[in-house]
Amino acid sequence: MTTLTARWVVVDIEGTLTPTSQVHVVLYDYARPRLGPWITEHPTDPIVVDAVAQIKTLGGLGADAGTDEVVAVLHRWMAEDKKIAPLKTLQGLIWERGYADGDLVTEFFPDVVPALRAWHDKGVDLAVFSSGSVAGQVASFSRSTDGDVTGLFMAHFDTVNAGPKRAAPSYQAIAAALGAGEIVFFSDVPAELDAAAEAGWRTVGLARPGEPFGDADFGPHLAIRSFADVSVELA
Ligand SMILES: CSCCC(=O)C(=O)COP(=O)(O)O
Ligand SMILES: [Mg+2]
Repeated sequence: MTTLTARWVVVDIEGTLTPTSQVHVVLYDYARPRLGPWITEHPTDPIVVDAVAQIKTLGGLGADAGTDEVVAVLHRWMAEDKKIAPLKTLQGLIWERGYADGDLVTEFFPDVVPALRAWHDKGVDLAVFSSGSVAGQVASFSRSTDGDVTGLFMAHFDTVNAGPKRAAPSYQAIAAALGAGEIVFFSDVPAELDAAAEAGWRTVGLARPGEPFGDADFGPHLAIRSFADVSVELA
């Protein structure tokens, strides 16, 4: 067991807190058939209108493109697992409704919530940095196999309010928002850990067996197989 000291623990979601299949199968399958209807049913919602305009620009569509063409772009991005902000925004709105309606339940790895609770109880503050939108993050923590865990987290960051996950300035922006103190970042993606380390953060890689990055080379980053392999004490 490795012991770290920190003021903040910041966690990634997919592959770190939840199996990748929770996002790529459960959540993506839920969102896919609902994207078109959501756009059609929310023609005046400024968040949807803005997202659709961005999708048309980024997807190379004309301003007069129809919903079917927009949805085709979204399906292509999902097939390629592109973490593009307007796609994540629409997915987040659909998942928010899905959790509220009782259709969705988040399945965390079994080591996650006990470890986060233990660190939280020691006074370490917890935050999230995920490509999933803040709305989607909060909704997914509200209904899980471990109950409602939203109260564990003090702050949420995504690619809209922080920036891309593989770029050091995003981590500098989060550090500025969180204030002073040592930060440890947990992620399964080495390129994300590289960016966080460049911003001066301590980094921990999740090499979870059976996950896409289970056999990855984590280089200079501390690598663990489960949250049970590490303890975090308040700095
Ligand atoms: C309900 S949040 C879903 C997470 C998500 O959409 C996603 O793309 C996960 O990306 P991460 O940066 O957490 O690996
Ligand atoms: Mg991840």
